[in-house]
Amino acid sequence: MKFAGVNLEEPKIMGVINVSPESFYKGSVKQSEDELIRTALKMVEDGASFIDIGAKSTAPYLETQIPVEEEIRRAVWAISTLRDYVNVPISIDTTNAKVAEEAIKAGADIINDVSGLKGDSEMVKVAKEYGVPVIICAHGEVRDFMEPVHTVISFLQESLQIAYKNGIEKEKIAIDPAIGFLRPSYPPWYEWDSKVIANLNMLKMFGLPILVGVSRKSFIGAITGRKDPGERLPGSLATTAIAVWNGANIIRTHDVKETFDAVRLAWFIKRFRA
Ligand SMILES: Nc1nc2c(c(=O)[nH]1)N=C(COP(=O)(O)OP(=O)(O)O)CN2
Ligand SMILES: Nc1ccc(C(=O)O)cc1
Repeated sequence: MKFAGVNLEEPKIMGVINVSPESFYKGSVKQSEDELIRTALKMVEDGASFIDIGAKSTAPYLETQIPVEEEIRRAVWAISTLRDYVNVPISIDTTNAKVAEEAIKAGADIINDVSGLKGDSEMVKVAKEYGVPVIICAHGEVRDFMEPVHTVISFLQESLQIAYKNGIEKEKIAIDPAIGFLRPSYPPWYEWDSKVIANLNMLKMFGLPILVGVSRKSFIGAITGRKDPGERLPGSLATTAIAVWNGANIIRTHDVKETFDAVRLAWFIKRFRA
């Protein structure tokens, strides 16, 4: 299996850089050209096979609204700055089709849409027009007592229908269970996320690459009691190992070097499973 030209026979790593000062983990935010380039080069050196650029936070518990012009300005700045330095595919983390289009024109290779092509009806058209691969996250309205894994599967099915109807090929799609995004009041989101990670293997039914982003997220804070995302690296690494064990093909992380070892270990040990 491949995604954006990257071989996924072994799990690969996507390094996250945010150019959005409001992002929930301040250690992920880079705002000078020098810092941006150095961070991306180090991520690639440490084993990242993709770089994801976020120009607007999508944390469901933060006030994150900014004008679309500002998101475009940030995204285009980051991607045009990095494009000449980085030789791995760059994704743009956005739910807005105009942002995606301008980012692609600036050199982005992949659309990473946490709204699973449902937030902006033009998004699938931009993906088709520019022929770029898309990361589709499970997205939809969650009601109390919904079953997490089946809900994720049905949200993904809806998004895949949008993609296929608009002529996006299967080879150009990766799916993502949207850890941290889906929040009914019952079960609490940290239990929801735990159920999804524990049963991630069920997403294999789609036959598509599975991308998982757990890095420093709030479910880790809820379970460990670590309020500061800066203290959630050990929890992220433990969860990463479980995600790989359960079939994740791409791990999206703020901490490439440490995650690289966690992925290697989980993958090495998994090969001996009886
Ligand atoms: N495909 C995918 N994209 C994502 C995911 C994720 O799990 N999967 N998580 C995010 C949260 O991390 P980030 O550091 O970007 O936080 P922010 O939204 O506060 O910038 C943002 N984008
Ligand atoms: N965009 C997101 C940022 C953070 C979280 C989380 O901490 O759970 C979820 C989504």
